[in-house]
Amino acid sequence: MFHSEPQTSPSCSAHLDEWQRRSFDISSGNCTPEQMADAYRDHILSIQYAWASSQLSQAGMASLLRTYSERYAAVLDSDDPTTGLNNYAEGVLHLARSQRNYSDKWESSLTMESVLELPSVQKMIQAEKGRGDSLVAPADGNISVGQQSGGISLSAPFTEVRSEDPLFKPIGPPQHTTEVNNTASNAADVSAERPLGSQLITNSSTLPTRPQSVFSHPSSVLPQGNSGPVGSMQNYQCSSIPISNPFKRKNFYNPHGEDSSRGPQGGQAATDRSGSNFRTAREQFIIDQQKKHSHQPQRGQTPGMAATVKKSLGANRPRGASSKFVSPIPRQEEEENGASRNSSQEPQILDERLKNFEPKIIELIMSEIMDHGPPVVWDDIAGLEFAKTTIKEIVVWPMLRPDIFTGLRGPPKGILLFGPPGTGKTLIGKCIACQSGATFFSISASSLTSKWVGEGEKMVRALFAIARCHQPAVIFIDEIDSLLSQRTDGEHDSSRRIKTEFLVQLDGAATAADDRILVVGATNRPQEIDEAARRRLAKRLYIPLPEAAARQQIVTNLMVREKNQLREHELESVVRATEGFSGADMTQLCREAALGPIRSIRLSDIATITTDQVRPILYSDFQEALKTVRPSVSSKDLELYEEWNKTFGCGH
Ligand SMILES: Nc1ncnc2c1ncn2[C@@H]1O[C@H](COP(=O)(O)OP(=O)(O)OP(=O)(O)O)[C@@H](O)[C@H]1O
Ligand SMILES: [Mg+2]
Repeated sequence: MFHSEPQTSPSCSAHLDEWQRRSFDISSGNCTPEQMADAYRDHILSIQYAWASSQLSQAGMASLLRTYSERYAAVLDSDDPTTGLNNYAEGVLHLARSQRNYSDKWESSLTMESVLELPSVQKMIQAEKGRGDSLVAPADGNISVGQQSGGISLSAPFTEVRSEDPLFKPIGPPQHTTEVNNTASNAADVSAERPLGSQLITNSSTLPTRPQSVFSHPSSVLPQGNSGPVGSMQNYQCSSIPISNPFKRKNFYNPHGEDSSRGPQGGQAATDRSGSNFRTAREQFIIDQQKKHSHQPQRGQTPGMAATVKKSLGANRPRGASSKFVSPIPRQEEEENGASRNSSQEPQILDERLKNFEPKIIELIMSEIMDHGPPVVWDDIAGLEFAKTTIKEIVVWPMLRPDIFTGLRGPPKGILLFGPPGTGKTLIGKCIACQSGATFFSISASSLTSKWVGEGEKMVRALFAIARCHQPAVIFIDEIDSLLSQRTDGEHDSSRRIKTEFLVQLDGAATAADDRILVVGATNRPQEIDEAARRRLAKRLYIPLPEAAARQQIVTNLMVREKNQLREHELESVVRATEGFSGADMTQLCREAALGPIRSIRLSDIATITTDQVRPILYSDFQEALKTVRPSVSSKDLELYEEWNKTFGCGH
């Protein structure tokens, strides 16, 4: 048989003998998994020993170790009981099964007959017969009597049955022993006042009665509101002694002689047990069923249970299907109370003036048109003093003092910002959005057009209707030329209708004189705008290329945020060199110059260099940048704008 002692022999031959013997034993197939594991472990030790004493080379040791470690692991990991050791669970289950068998045996030995045959029980029965009376166990006796089978089973350790006590008197006030002797009608009288859990006891009164034994359990002296584990009381309830009376049981718990029908809490109904951990068997049963079938809170709970649920985590408001659903989205009533006017679309949809519009269209306009961009202040816009002053006059002040700007002083219904590209028209629009305090609708022509016939006009109508509901309002239409270009014979019918609808809405029969809706259009192709639209956009402001001062301001504004060493005269020379540049071109020039210091960094340092080590922007960077950045507006184009401005513009 296999023998697996650790290798201790210093002799090489003895060591090899041992090794061979173990190998033979393992391969013989007679070993248990435990023996195999031991053998492999010894092998591994031996290999290490051989290597440590220079009997094995490093490579040989590594190869052998790998082989035997794998085999050892295989034995440990295998859950086959004949070849491996990874079957502890089996062993545990086996143990558990054995345990259950013992337990079954213990329970089955306690039958009704065996208990009745006990001398003490016999003595008590005789005594009862002699008195012609019967003693009744308190309902909480730790016994359940199997009525059907005629057997008694004890659900608590047998030692708790005080069989040696000849009287078997229940622990408690003496009056209880006389009161518990009730008739069936007495039991029925009080059943109406019983807690739910006593139903089992009531029902059991229909079962045949049998001689009663009086058993008491220490638990019966516990106050009802004891803080024991939930459901522990239930385990002690007698479920089938027919004449046990919970009403009397309450009395039994009430040493002060209070009216038991009012419950142990003194004056509370039996079902009102808030503040007590006690649950009737029925309540416990319902809870168990809930746990079994779902994790949802219980519907139709008894008040007592509701009190329990109320204490549970996160149950500050009623839950479950019977409770009112609380939507995470703010409710309509709350919004109508003025909770959130701007962010919600509910009030607008409810507005009488919007009732003819499809909610889908309203939703589209509300979600896509309202603009909340980054804040822009007037000082961010360099130059353009005349345009800024005029816009403040037309937009901001009338919004602030609508009472002064009435009649002839009333603001125009539309403004047109026109000029070369990149001069700040859109920037002005953003500034109006931030500074005017009006509801700002920023739309593109494409959002008002639709492939569906009639849909585009509806969109335009809905836009103005919503703006009317949100007065004062500014409707900013960038690249307005694409929406209001001159109507030609060859154009598509739908775009023509959209245009017409727009003109009607802007200044038509449907528009009230006191509507505070301002349309701000921006375009770099003013000459393409329809003449009817041009008239309605009464204030046409030329947004020219920035002058020298404005260009300097743009560079200064941008450079102030960067590390730079641009001197005053260098800045002036940059400004001189950028004649004809638009605001966008100036921005592009500064971006290009700002890349100069980065370009001077060696490629190998780019990954490790810190921001402090990057050199400041120099004039030379601007000079380099000026080689690549060119003005985007040609002088020919500029002439056209100035011509149009002279003809239709409202500037100087
Ligand atoms: N007057 C200005 N002051 C400061 N920055 C300006 C100015 N004009 C233009 N810019 C810069 O140029 C960028 C582009 O400007 P914007 O979009 O307003 O031009 P635009 O006039 O609307 O051009 P387009 O006609 O092509 O739409 C702005 O984001 C801003 O950085
Ligand atoms: Mg623009």
